[in-house]
Amino acid sequence: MDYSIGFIGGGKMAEAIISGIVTSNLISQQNVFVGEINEARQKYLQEVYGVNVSSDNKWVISQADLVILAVKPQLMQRVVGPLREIFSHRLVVSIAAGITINKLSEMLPDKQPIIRVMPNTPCLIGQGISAMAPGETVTEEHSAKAKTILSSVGQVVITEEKYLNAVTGLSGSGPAYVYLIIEALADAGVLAGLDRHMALQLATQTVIGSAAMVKETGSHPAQLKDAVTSPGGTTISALYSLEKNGVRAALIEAVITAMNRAAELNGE
Ligand SMILES: NC(=O)C1=CN([C@@H]2O[C@H](COP(=O)(O)OP(=O)(O)OC[C@H]3O[C@@H](n4cnc5c(N)ncnc54)[C@H](OP(=O)(O)O)[C@@H]3O)[C@@H](O)[C@H]2O)C=CC1
Ligand SMILES: O=C(O)[C@@H]1CCC=N1
Repeated sequence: MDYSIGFIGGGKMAEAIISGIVTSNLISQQNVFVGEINEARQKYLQEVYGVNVSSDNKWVISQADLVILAVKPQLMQRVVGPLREIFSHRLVVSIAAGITINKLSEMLPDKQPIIRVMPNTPCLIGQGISAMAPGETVTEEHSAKAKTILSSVGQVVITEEKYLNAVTGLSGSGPAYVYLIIEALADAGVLAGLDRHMALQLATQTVIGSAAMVKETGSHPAQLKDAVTSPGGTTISALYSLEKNGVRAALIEAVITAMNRAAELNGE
């Protein structure tokens, strides 16, 4: 692509996107500009990805056609406020949890085109999923540009902004829930006497294989679950235990809690 991209904040989520776009050759390294205050982080991003890194956010914005805001939600006002005049006509993409387009509009010049996005860390290996919600002044061309970038690091869904906190609770934070489940399954294997390395391999591939079955067969998860579950067998004993321990409700509550927390972040 013949345009440049700037990141304000070069942390974990920015890195996941940078890695994806650089690996997929969508945008060349010399056209990627990262504003980052942490020196160790600056050095790391320069060395690993060969991108331009600076502590001068104004310079980063001036070099970019499109700017991704990737600092913590709680810092957004403090970081973006002083940069207000530099954004000019540029498309601004915010990946911050909870911060609404309305709130961002107050920090930015009038009619600034803003797209709010919720990605997730598997973007690092091109396996992410992002939901994007374009603001009122965003053109088709802007949306297409953002979609192309996000598509280079995973799947993209377009939705209304009112759903983005729900997306945050599900797929934004979701990788952490899955890692916790993988870790717990591996721990169970170790408790049952399996070697740690093998237990982790078994747990990881079970999650990958099961997710791929849902995706590739198009079958309902309940149908696939039933196919594993022999009458009077092992699986139904385990499922009874999971239900008794409220795993289903625990996961639902986790997503809703994260969604509510995202809404709170907009006011902090
Ligand atoms: N991590 C995730 O899975 C996801 C995160 N997000 C969103 O992405 C955003 C970033 O999250 P994440 O990457 O996890 O957070 P990080 O803390 O890893 O990244 C933020 C980076 O910005 C740096 N920073 C702080 N102040 C400035 C500044 N004034 N100028 C430039 N850089 C600055 C921080 O440095 P220092 O550490 O020294 O403060 C840090 O390196 C958040 O808004 C989050 O809601 C969205 C989806 C998923
Ligand atoms: O924990 C957080 O707030 C961020 C947003 C989604 C994933 N990580």
